[in-house]
Amino acid sequence: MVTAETHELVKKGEMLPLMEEFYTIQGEGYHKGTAAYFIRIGGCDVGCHWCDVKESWNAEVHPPTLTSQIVENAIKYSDTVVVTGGEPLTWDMTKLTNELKEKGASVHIETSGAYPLTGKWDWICLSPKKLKLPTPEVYRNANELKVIVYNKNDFEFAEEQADKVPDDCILYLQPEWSKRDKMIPQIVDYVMQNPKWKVSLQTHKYLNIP
Ligand SMILES: C[S@@+](CC[C@H](N)C(=O)[O-])C[C@H]1O[C@@H](n2cnc3c(N)ncnc32)[C@H](O)[C@@H]1O
Ligand SMILES: Nc1nc2[nH]cc(C(=O)O)c2c(=O)[nH]1
Ligand code: SF4
Ligand SMILES: [Mg+2]
Repeated sequence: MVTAETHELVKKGEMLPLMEEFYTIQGEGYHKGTAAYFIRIGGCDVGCHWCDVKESWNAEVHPPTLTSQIVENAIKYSDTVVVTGGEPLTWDMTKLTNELKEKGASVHIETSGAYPLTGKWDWICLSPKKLKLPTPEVYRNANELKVIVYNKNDFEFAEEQADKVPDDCILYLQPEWSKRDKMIPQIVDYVMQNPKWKVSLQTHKYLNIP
């Protein structure tokens, strides 16, 4: 049971339902290979059937944690911090990102973009989902677009999404993990035919790291 006071603090972004945090190597997208501290915030109602972190969905099982405490801890590990979830934009990211940036961190987000953009970000990785499309401001501010390819219809979805992001947004196709053997050859062919796209793999899963 969370008290009314805790609920208010979460609403203001002064507390956040923290699922886990870990220092690792960014496995995906533009910054792959870079050491980064990951903050995984619980809560997501998008419902991707292939989501690799379904344990994050129910915010109520993740303890509300003081945002300042999350920041103090994160900056001990790395000056690159990746905020992920769950869907981090479920919550008000203003305080978390302001404090991380005050302490000199470069702050990245992994988001479906399904909720309004809050917070100040050095890098926005937008991974749009058909079930709950991104809001206009997330499209407008995306630095990379990372479309998950589960089946061949996702190439068409990827092109529709690419039309909605800025011209300098970097475009990635990433195989859905369970379908990787089937989809990697199709992604490789597609990228060779359509070289505005790049391949992204979940390299942390090959490296056996978090
Ligand atoms: C778990 S999500 C959390 C952040 C946010 N909810 C989102 O979807 O962008 C982090 C990244 O993992 C990707 N992802 C999740 N499950 C995946 C899977 N089974 N295979 C490949 N990528 C996956 C998402 O598309 C997203 O880019
Ligand atoms: N190493 C590593 N890189 C990642 N890039 C995005 C991730 C995520 O779950 O948001 C992730 C993750 O879970 N681990
Ligand atoms: S939006 Fe992200 S966290 Fe939510 S179900 Fe989809 S992949 Fe999982
Ligand atoms: Mg992950």
